[in-house]
Amino acid sequence: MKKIAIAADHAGFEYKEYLKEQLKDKYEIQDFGTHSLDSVDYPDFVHPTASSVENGDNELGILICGSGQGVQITANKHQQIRCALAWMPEIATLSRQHNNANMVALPARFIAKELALEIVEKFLTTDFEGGRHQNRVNKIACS
Ligand SMILES: O=C(CO)[C@H](O)[C@H](O)[C@H](O)COP(=O)(O)O
Repeated sequence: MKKIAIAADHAGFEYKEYLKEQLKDKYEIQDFGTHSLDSVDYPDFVHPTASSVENGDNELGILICGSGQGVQITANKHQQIRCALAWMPEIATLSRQHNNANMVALPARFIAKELALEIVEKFLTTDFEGGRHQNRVNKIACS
């Protein structure tokens, strides 16, 4: 079973719980919090989640906040993370095919839960195409 990581702040908490319920039979899911609607700071949850993808404990990761921006910006501070902000399934598909994204960020305050699930399903089931895209992905990292 593919191992995936998930985390959210208070704005994404309910979406996280919904996605976990929908995905639990197909994936082994490690939940990094938050665990309630109480206001929290998203970096406290994103850094450990991104680290778990970076170190190989989890293959892919899902992050959720109000706009998706805060969690995406934070995750992309990690050298080995390519986190894509996705608001429609086609963006998630392209982020895997062309960018080999290993995390996806969702804007809970701007999309319905059902659409979030569609986006995540595309993200988790689409493969990287490699080829010309591999050359470009190789050039993303800076030291
Ligand atoms: O970090 C964000 C925006 O970049 C997220 O959308 C947060 O969920 C949002 O900022 C939380 O806002 P709140 O007013 O503290 O609920």
